[in-house]
Amino acid sequence: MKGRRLYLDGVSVVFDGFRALNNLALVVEPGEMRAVIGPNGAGKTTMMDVITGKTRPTAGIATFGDSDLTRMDEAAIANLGIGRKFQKPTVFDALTVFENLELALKAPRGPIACLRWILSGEGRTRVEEVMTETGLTDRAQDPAGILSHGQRQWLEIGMLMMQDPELLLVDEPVAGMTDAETEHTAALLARIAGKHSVVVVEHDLEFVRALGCRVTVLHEGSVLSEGSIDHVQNDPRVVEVYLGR
Ligand SMILES: Nc1ncnc2c1ncn2[C@@H]1O[C@H](COP(=O)(O)OP(=O)(O)OP(=O)(O)O)[C@@H](O)[C@H]1O
Repeated sequence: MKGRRLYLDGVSVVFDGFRALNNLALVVEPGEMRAVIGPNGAGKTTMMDVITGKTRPTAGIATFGDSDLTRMDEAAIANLGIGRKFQKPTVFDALTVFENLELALKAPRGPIACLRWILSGEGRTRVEEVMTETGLTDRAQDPAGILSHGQRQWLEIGMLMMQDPELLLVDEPVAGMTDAETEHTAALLARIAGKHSVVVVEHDLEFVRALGCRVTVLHEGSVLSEGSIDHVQNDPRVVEVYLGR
């Protein structure tokens, strides 16, 4: 697939002498899904913060295609096509599912193009597509405030998809979900990958297994192990610092 590669190399972030990231390397190919796991404090959030421009690395390279992420602010990186979903949903409770998605829509620039686009119904079509992809079609006219925890998370993923980012960063999407919701989320993210690159930070290893993707294990700000879920789960270093505890 055509598209841009996310490339981090030698990335370090030092806070008051503490190394939150230490010579971190990560490459995510266009359309790839990658799970990132690791114990608390391993640097997962800091890594996402570097990719989205929230935190500047102290050293190292972070690029998306030809763009140098270390020289761009958060808004410029979002415009580049990198979207992030935080753990806590930020949907509007009083608005319906449809309206929330409509609000998140990335309309074409310029008043004429925008008007033509609204009149052509392209926006509505896109909202309907995303509702189908996230499994929220039946809830279209319900206020977001009455959705289940899982449905709210899918709505938020849907709102991110309305922006059509090339790379989606998803932080602990299944925390607090039921088993059925967790399965639905794995299937949803697997559908999104391919068309988009996806980086998922998650603690739930059964969920990571269901994603069926390459896994990166972080520890003390560096990559401890990388490969299939079976590979990392059987890596003695991973067992020692993470799984064995
Ligand atoms: N702004 C900051 N100032 C100082 N230290 C920080 C800052 N942000 C993070 N840290 C420290 O850096 C380390 C890495 O934190 P980070 O949040 O990236 O880990 P994590 O892998 O996301 O952990 P968790 O699974 O608990 O979310 C932690 O020890 C944290 O206390």
